Amino acid sequence: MNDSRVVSWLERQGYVNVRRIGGGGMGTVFAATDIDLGRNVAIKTVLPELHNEEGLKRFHNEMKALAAIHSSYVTHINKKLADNEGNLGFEMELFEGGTLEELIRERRHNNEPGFSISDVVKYLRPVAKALDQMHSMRPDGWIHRDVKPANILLRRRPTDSGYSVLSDFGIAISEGQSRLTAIGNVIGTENYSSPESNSRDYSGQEASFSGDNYALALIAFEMLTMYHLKEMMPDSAWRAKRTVPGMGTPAIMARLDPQAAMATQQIDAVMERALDNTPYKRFPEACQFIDALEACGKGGAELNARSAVPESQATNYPASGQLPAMGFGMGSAHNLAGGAQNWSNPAMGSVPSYGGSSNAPFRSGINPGASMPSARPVQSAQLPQQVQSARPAQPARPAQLARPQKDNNNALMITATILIILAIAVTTIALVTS
Ligand SMILES: Nc1ncnc2c1ncn2[C@@H]1O[C@H](COP(=O)(O)OP(=O)(O)OP(=O)(O)O)[C@@H](O)[C@H]1O
Repeated sequence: MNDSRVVSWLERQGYVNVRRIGGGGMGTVFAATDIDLGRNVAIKTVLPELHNEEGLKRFHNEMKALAAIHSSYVTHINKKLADNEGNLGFEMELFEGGTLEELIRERRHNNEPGFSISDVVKYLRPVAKALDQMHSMRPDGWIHRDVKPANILLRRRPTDSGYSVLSDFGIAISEGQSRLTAIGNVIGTENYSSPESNSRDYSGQEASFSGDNYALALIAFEMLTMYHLKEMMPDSAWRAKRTVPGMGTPAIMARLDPQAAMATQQIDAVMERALDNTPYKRFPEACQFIDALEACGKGGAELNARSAVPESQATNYPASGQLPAMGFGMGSAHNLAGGAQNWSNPAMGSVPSYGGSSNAPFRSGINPGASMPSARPVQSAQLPQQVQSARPAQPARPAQLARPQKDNNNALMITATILIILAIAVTTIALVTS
């Protein structure tokens, strides 16, 4: 089915003004006008070379996911198109604002600073709502597995549901399904993959709600800083021990919007938690992350400090000398990782330049590694299996949480008992000697 064949097929279905607007690995997307209803729509058609079992599986999977999720924060299917010659497609609302990827690319191209916190929240909150809704569906939540800027579509004007929607559910999977089978060999996009997906134990069969939320946080980081986190570390670190450079790092600071530049420490605390290498330490819900980020923009330093890293987690660090990052601006001069990262690694040479004087991010003096915070490395291969697919609403609670209080009570009891015994002994001795 080449483009002109698809166009004439769509015209026979009653569409006019049919034009190609996008295409990915699986489908070609056309904009058209439905003359019966007098509205502009988008139509996704399956590519001819994907008219094989796998391609059709993805296409049907997307339709099934969209029908099941049915949220105002995701694209939805107006109708399915099919004929007995094997032509396939489905009609959706047309989003005329392009994709978030295009918006980010344009900003980089124009050498503009990063997005303000308010704009990040504006574009990402609807996506966060979509994720929370689909993750919490019962009996089985859906996992998107390919959250990235190219899959966030934008409206020209906001509706009640905001500016953006989450799209492209070709490899989405329901929790029940994930126990049975995986769809497609490549899961997601590497630039937006979670650390646990690099684990040796990760077969691609498992998928995690937390992985979707992690990808959302990566997008927020990219929007604020105009850097992709993957660009900021050698490949080996990306695959094993990811660290999040602080907003106060000079190279990043140079690109921050003024609103974000006023709240670097608060953003650091939020990002540290959202991008933690350990899934259960992240925000359990995507909207909680967006709320915490929004509070940074409103000067909610105290709120962020409290909500970003619970006290229990701030003290729950391995005895290897690593210190909790809370309380340190990530751009501070401390390298608490217990082993400096080699940030002059040749891999850093591949960091793309987006033009302008602030675009030489990793030369001496503005090397983020010089001010790397606690890396809190976690070998993803060591992550507990259940954590990888844990439901967001039920984050594992560190066992240490209740212990300090109990220990304090015990200590008080023992001290009181000793004092009473001492008092009795002194009284007895006094009585005997008198
Ligand atoms: N409803 C829509 N309105 C406007 N543009 C759309 C719409 N749906 C898709 N597009 C455009 O078409 C492109 C490809 O769509 P989509 O990502 O769904 O296809 P895909 O083949 O599954 O892609 P990929 O291989 O990247 O996963 C999008 O990036 C976007 O530019």
